[in-house]
Amino acid sequence: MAAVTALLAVLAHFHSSVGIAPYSIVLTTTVLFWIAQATSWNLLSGYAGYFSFGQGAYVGVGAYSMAVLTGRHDVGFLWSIPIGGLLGGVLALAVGAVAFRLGSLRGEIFALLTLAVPFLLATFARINMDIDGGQGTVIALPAYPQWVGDAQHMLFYLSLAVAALAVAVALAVHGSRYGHGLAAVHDAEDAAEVLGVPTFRYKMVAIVLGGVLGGMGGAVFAMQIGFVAVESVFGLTIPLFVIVISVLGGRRHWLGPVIGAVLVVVLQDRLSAGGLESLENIVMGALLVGLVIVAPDGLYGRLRARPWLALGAFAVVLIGMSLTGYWAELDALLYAMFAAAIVATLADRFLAQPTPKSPDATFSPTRVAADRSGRTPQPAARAAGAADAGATEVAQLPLLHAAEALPGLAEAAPQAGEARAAEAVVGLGEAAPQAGEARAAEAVVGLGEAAARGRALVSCVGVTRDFGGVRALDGVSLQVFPAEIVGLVGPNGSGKTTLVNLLCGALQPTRGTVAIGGRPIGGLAPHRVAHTGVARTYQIPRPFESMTVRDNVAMAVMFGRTGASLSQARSKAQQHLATVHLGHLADVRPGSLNLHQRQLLEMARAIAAEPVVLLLDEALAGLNPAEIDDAVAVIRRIHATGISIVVVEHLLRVLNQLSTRIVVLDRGAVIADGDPAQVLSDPAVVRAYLGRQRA
Ligand SMILES: Nc1ncnc2c1ncn2[C@@H]1O[C@H](COP(=O)(O)OP(=O)(O)OP(=O)(O)O)[C@@H](O)[C@H]1O
Repeated sequence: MAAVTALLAVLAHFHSSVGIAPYSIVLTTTVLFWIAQATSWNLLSGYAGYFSFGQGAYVGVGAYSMAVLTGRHDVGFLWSIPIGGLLGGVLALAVGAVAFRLGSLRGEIFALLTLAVPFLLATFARINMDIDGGQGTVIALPAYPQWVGDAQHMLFYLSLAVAALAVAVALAVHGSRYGHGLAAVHDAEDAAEVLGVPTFRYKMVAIVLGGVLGGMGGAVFAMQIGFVAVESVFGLTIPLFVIVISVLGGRRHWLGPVIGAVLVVVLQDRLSAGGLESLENIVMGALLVGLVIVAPDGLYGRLRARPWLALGAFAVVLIGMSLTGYWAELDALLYAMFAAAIVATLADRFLAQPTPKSPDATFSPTRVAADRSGRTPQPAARAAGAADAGATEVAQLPLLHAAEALPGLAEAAPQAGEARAAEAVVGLGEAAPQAGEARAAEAVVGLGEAAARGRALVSCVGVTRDFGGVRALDGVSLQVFPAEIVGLVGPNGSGKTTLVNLLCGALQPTRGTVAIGGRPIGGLAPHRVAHTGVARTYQIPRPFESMTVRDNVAMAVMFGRTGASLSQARSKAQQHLATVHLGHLADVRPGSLNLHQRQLLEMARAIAAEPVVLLLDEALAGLNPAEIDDAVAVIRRIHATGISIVVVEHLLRVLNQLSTRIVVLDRGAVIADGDPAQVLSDPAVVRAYLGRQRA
């Protein structure tokens, strides 16, 4: 990048000697302005996925800083550029504080907030006579050293410096630990936070960097346009162009906005040259629509996948058109770039793709549909699924499961719609009496025994959590001791997930205290709670979809309790993947995993954070019996490494075998806590699950 920057500077300086037209300097200056703006926008909106319509605000603040400071206060232009950047950064800090701290705004609400900011600033500039009162400000050309060349050269060098700075920042962020953190925020922010990524700080740094670079670029832009008016900086043109450029080039890579800026500025220039200036916004809008449909990830990825094909198309069109002598150089350049972009984009559709190897030969199409939609079968669907599975899957079960499942299914059928009855009946009616010996051999640790082992790893005392008028948890007290596997059960809506959210710091209790390792976690951000030794999985897996399976796990190592560099984290990640039997899928993206594999990935990611307590929230939901067997074996293996586990689960027969203790929640309160066999035959528990009549 330094070489390209130096080359551009040298070419500009000696442009007449090497036959470069002065107009090319003007055009490149414009390209550089948009590179700086799109790149700075991309830090938050591309890398972290917080789509902003407010880039004009930072450009405007920078431009007005230049106009007011040089025009009214005799401040030198070289000082006005960093001051513009500083003020852009302060504005970004304020926007970030409101959006991320006060409101935790995301998605369209964040976009709306950022859209409002330039409008507010425009009004402020119009009514404030110390700015320009809406009249606009002419910026006189400042004095500059003679060796620089003419004024256009000076603007070129300043724009080059700001663009180079912006791209250098984006490049540094891209491959860094910080960049991975932003990508995790983009893909699954909640999951990133509970893995240890300080998401608030990361977003604030990204928005402030964007504001500083945007403001600096705006200050130079003011000199370039020579007349700053509210409409030219605070209007919708700047955000529209920045978005088109970044989406066109690609938002997940530092090179994307650079590619997009070159293409869009040359297109814009050719439209103007052809007298079609008035159509500019229509063309940009149409381009955006086309892109969203054809190549939503942008050109960078497509060009990277087919570099020689794209280069070939570019060269053929450029040379062919130049040889005809009919076309201007810039026309030929534009058409050559379009040819490369079109060929690279359409190549995937028309050229043969390597057939992706199915990661799982037993992958069911219905499960694929469920997985891809990102949804987990709901309880009612689970009932239907259980009934359907009765016919087809029972025949394939290992004997032990068939013996357990058949009575469950038989009894579940009359319980119309009660999916969990299938498992519950087995758990309560059949499994409990069978459990004794086998489980005893697996080190049953009751509450008393566990207590004897030492201090509680997790301790909740009198925890209540209200959501408006709904009391999800009501005075829950619970402890988890070393070496335990605590099964947390209860009917739907009894508060299990809420409790998990409180234990990992994602929610704060309305009353009561939660302590991890004796340390109260009240008020701690989830990423800090993660560093106290708590990790969790989600009922609906939340992998980082843009990363490979290996990098998903490496993220947890990098941001976990011990921390590590990316390369160290990747090799450790491989070990954790082996623990959950996913080592062979390390290089694929989570999108090609089935539900079971996604749950295993959740587990690998959680243990990679090296927790002392692992919270598994319905990790078996939606799995078939063979997958449940496999998941249970993995859970046992994790437990054998010394991690205490809390398993939230509806499958009582599984919990009966797996848990060393079972805690039952009903309507937000603990109604039983103790040895699995005793708890599962407790009339109060049976009543909570199956209703008063059956009990
Ligand atoms: N963010 C929220 N806002 C409002 N109410 C909530 C929220 N989260 C949970 N609740 C309510 O709190 C109660 C407990 O919900 P929770 O999800 O913890 O139960 P659960 O036992 O995990 O249920 P399930 O087994 O269906 O997952 C329910 O009444 C639920 O509607």
